[in-house]
Amino acid sequence: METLKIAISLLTITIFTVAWKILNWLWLNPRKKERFLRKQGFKGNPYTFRRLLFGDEKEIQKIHAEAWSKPVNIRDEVQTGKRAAPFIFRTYEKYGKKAFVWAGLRPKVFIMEPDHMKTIFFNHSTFQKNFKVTNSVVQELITGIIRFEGEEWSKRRTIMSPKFQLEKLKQMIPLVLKCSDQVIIEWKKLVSNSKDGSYTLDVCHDIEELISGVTSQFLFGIDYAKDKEIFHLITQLSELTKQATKVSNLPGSKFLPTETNRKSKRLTKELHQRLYKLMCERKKAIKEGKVVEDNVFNMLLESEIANNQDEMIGHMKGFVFNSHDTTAFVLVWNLILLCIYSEWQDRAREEVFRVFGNRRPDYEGLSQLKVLPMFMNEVLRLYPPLVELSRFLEEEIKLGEYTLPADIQVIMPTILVHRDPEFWGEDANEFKPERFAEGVLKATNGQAVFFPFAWGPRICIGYNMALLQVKLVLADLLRNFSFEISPTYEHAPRVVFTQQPQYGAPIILRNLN
Ligand code: HEM
Repeated sequence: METLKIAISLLTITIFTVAWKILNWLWLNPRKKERFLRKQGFKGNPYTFRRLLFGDEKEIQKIHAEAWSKPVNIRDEVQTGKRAAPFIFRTYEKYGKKAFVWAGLRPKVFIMEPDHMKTIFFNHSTFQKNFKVTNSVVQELITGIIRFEGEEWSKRRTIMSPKFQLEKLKQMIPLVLKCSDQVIIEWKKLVSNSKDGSYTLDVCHDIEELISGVTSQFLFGIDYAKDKEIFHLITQLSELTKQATKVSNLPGSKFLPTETNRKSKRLTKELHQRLYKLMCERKKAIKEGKVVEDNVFNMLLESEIANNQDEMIGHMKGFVFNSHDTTAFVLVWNLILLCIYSEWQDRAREEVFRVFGNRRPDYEGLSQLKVLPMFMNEVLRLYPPLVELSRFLEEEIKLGEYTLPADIQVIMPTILVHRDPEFWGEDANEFKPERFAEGVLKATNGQAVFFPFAWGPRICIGYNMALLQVKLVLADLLRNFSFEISPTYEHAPRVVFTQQPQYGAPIILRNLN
């Protein structure tokens, strides 16, 4: 009898403890953080029963569906931003700069003061990337160095950085030109075979293939024309992220037997097998002194990272995921905007011919171009591929006048900061590349208000590589074609991880003689 009483008491205590923990996790903790933030003047949606577990997700999906159901006017740069990232803009319009949103159980606090953003970018041990990604598909793709923090990160970044320095990247130029050549030949053929000397093409696919060609060779030493499999597997995985539902954001959701999870597992398994096979072949070749190629994969294989196969695979997956869509769509946006702002197309082409004459673009010539870099910066300002950057706080910390509670996220909403009249002037929402005429430092007054590649020590490792590719390909294309936007084009930027034109980029191509 006595034993039974003890057992019942223990069971009751256990049930109460578990219930208390769940109540804390689901309700009391989020509410406590909310009170803490509101006391300091931050505003956002209340954490109510409706937001339990999923936070603002339901509202986000509704607002996105609404905004993404119709295109906006070409040249209406106010609406383009709002369409691309409607929830961020809606929150800002409703609550101002001191706002927060709910990412599940955690508040995400907007930080938009330049000095605070600088502090966040530089103090990366306190403001960690530490992606608390619960989305099961996304977890498979956000891998590699982006997942490391502190010393562990620094060790890896030191190993990788030399490969991405400009001096090394110069060697990439013939490769980029070779891939660009394939596109140019193909496009010339299409135009020549047309009746009226023009051809309308959605350029997205060819641009993506071009970037895949460069990336595959540069990262893996694989000729993309001969072996597309690794790339296709990663592309299919990132396509899956578009099908992610709010259930995919639940902790532990990866164990649910959903169609998306099953497909993601299958693709991941196949991808790992291929990368593993490649790793074994290369290791063997290196041992036998047969490998001389200089690519990122081989460089990692010769470092201590190679001792950990899973980590190696994670880095390579991460590199492709981080580099491919970002670079390809920046190139696509540049082409679209060269059509829309055709006066800039004329100026950029005139300069390309003045600098290169009849020769193909080269490194020395690229550094003399002034118009294209201005134009590219303006595209990155208004159409940044990543519209927000987030950091995670493990402990309560002070940030200027704020005290931020532990276990929250801060976000720096790139797309809002890049369009803020306080930093860019009254014409912040106009497409004006001339604001970058004297470089980024002058345009921003040295403030951390332009960060398409982030800032500080954890700035994108591949930003020189991306800019070089985009500049080189644009210069090469401008020498060969004129571009006009097709009447079928609908201006519809939206964010699916990166900012993309929802209905593609149909452009009328004409050969230049
Ligand atoms: C236009 C093209 C690109 C854009 C706009 C871009 C943007 C970014 C941004 C904003 C971050 C920081 C994310 C954060 O702080 O949360 C980042 C990180 C990173 N990017 Fe890029 N990226 C581009 C191209 C590339 C390329 C070409 C590569 C490599 C081949 C690359 C590899 C990486 C890696 C590995 C990181 C993580 C760095 C670290 O954590 O130390 N990216 N990128």
